[in-house]
Formats: sequence, C-alpha cells, structure tokens
Amino acid sequence: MSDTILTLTGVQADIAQYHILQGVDLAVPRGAVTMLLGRNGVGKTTTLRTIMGHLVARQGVIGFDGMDITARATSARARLGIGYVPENMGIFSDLTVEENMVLAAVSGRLLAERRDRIFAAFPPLRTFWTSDAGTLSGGQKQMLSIARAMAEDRKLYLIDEPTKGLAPAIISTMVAALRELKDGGASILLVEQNFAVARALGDHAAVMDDGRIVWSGEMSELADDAGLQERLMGLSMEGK
Ligand SMILES: Nc1ncnc2c1ncn2[C@@H]1O[C@H](COP(=O)(O)OP(=O)(O)OP(=O)(O)O)[C@@H](O)[C@H]1O
Repeated sequence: MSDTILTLTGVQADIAQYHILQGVDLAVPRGAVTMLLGRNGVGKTTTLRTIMGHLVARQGVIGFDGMDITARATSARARLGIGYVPENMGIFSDLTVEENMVLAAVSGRLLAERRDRIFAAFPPLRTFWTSDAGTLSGGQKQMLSIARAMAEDRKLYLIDEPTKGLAPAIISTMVAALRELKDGGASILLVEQNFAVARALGDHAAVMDDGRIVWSGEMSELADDAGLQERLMGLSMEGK
C-alpha cells in the first residue's frame, strides 16, 4: 500500500471561461492531515471540487488509492471512499439532525457505535438530534456537516474551511473533533485560513498561489518560518 493516498499531477480546471487551476501537483500522504493553504481566491476550493469531480479536470491526472479517478463521476469517487465537506456545509435545513445523518450514510443506516463516536466529538448534535438542522447555530451546522462526512468510514476527507466564522470556543471543539478523526487514522486534506488551527492540526502543508502549488513540506517547517509564511501567503495569515 502506497504511503500516498491522493496525487494530483498537472491538474488544470476551468470555471466558465476562467482558467483557474493551472497545473496543480499535489501528493497527500495517507493517515495524516495535509493543510491546503494560500491567499483568498488562489484556487483551494476549486482544487477540492476538482478532486471530488464537481469540476472536470481538463488536463492532468488525479490518482486515488492506486487508481486513476480523473474521469470518474462524483458518486463513484464517493463510493471509493472520498468524503467532501464543502464550505457552504451541504446540509438539509428542513430535515432533522438525525435525518441529515441517516441520509449521509451510504447504507441508509447509521451504526449506533458510529453515532456515539459522533456524539462524543460533537455533543450539541446529541442535544439537537431531533431538531430541524435549519434551527442550529452556524457552529452547530458546521459540526453537522463534518459529522455527515463521518457517517461512513472514508479513506480521505476533503474539508473546506471548517472554522470559518466560528467563535473561539467552538473552534476548539472543532479542532478536537478533527484531531479525533485524524487519530482514528483518517487521511485529511484541509483548507484553512486560521493559521493557529493549521499549525495545531497539520502534519504537512501545501501552499497555493495563482492556481498552482508553490510550496509543500512539513507544517512545522512553515509554522516556524515567519518569512516563508509572509512570502507565500502574505501578511494576512500572520499572527492568526
Ligand atoms: N462560479 C464562479 N465563476 C467565476 N469565477 C469563479 C467562480 N467560482 C470561483 N471563481 C474564481 O476562481 C478563483 C478560485 O476560487 P476558489 O474559491 O477556488 O479560491 P480559494 O482559494 O478557495 O479562495 P477563498 O480562500 O477565498 O475561499 C477565484 O478567483 C474565484 O473568483
């Protein structure tokens, strides 16, 4: 079994007439957290969407767990074990928390053991289990969206800005839950603007600029080098 679960080689993708991904080369190690970092608008979300198949790569190869998935449908990628937590959360407001979870389980059943693990990671979901998801707070919705990705065992989680707009206390809950997911052996590719969160969770980092990966290495190396952070990501990431 290769140590790398996902590889992107020269991946290019367009949104309408715009050439957004301009040749992304990325290797995501198995059983670790890789942070995908970079300034606003450089193509991080587009990279996740292209890996999931919501956008079609017009050039390049996406390899997952030893297979070429470049031409596979999104549903096939999900069946192979890729879970995606989009930034806009992708939850159903009119359904209860429980119904949202059951729908997320491919088998249509949520195992009790898995449900208990999710309750342990996100206690508010137990409290609001029978409430409509639309009535949850922003942080609780974010928890539900990550919990939905955990409804089945995934080989790889793609998670887009899970702490965006959350209060500091909720950010710690989110970090603890993501750490638990990581400790369970999951491979995670995580887009994050909060550098403290990136530092706390990341094993590896890849930095994007203008539709390409411009740096990759150990998260600790980037975290310890303020000059490198400034050069790669600008002052906006500093001190966060
Ligand atoms: N539907 C769209 N139509 C046109 N351009 C788009 C569309 N969606 C994204 N873009 C553009 O594609 C580029 C990459 O966007 P993307 O969302 O991938 O960036 P990002 O790195 O995730 O940024 P952020 O950190 O701000 O979320 C941006 O310039 C954005 O304006």
